[in-house]
Amino acid sequence: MAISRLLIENFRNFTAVDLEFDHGFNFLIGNNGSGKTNLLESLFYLGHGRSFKSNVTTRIIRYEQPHFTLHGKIQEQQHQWSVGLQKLRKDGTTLVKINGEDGNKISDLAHLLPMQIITPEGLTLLNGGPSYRRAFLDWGLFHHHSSFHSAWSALNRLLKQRNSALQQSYDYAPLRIWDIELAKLAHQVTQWRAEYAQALTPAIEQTCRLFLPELEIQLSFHQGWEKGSDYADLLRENFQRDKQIGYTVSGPQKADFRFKSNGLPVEDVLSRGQLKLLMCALRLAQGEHLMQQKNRHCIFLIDDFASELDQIKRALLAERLQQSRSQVFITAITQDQLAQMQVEKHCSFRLQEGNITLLAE
Ligand SMILES: Nc1ncnc2c1ncn2[C@@H]1O[C@H](COP(=O)(O)OP(=O)(O)OP(=O)(O)O)[C@@H](O)[C@H]1O
Repeated sequence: MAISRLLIENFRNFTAVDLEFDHGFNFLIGNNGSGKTNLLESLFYLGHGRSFKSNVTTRIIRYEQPHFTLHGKIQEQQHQWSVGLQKLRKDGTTLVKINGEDGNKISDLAHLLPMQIITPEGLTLLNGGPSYRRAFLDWGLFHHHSSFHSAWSALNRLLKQRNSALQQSYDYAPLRIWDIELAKLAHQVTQWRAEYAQALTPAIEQTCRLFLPELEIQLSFHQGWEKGSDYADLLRENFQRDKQIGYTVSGPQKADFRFKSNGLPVEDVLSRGQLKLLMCALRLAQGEHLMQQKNRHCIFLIDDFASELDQIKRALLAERLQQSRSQVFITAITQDQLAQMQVEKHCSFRLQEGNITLLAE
């Protein structure tokens, strides 16, 4: 899976850009504020229908323009797709086109473009709340189980409905009907998450041994309610408590995938560089697992590659990225920061105030 060409119109500080990318490494080099992160953001947007930086679309559309448009050519083995996404300022509508056809969903784009992003803010995967780690597991399940997305959406919808029903019900009877369906979905999603966390663990441990040989990392999946108990029973038993608090306290919406070192939470004991390496190990392991299980390469977007990492660790990460045989986009302020990236084939781009030029080697 690789994006071979990207056309950008009125996205952040880009007016009109047309780029051809290498299927291996792409280096995006430029000073502060030149648009490196914006370029990663546009690629991410094409694969997710949302930004990793802002939820406010009007801030992403180039100032004073009515919409932005992204258009990509995607290649996977012998197959090619043409994908397009347009976001309108006036009503926030998103239009998605795949191979010239309208009416596609963002999830169709996301299926086509498995992506992993590594940014300095991405450390929330380790030091943020459980929702970041649930999103990490759910990313994998989205790509591994075709029915995960609909089950997950239905589960969230039912939870919302239950939470508003809690406010209006004085006894449990009216909720029973929601809870039977909710419990079924909760058990299914939880089983998938637990299996996925287990299947992913060897790949994570192996990458951790390479990146962080000085540490022993322990992983554990927590399903969000007492293991072994029936979720439907729990919902019934906890009705009064949930009603008092105003929402459903336990369940898959509280699941977590925790990481410890020497029995202590990694966010409390690891250095920032070590946390960054652990985050990279998790994302790389997930990409590798997808490759092994589904024969699909994901695309890696890496912002500010050099920050927090010493030269040895930069070289290790570069080597591991090369082994993944994935398409990689890496930003850096200077070419020197990429000195450890000894890759044979790559493209380098220079960014300057929203202009992008291909650098000759
Ligand atoms: N909606 C927008 N329209 C036009 N320009 C924008 C918009 N949003 C942000 N910008 C501009 O984009 C630039 C920031 O780009 P970006 O975050 O990609 O920089 P960068 O190259 O990653 O910098 P750094 O190295 O500091 O991280 C700023 O100059 C900002 O003014």
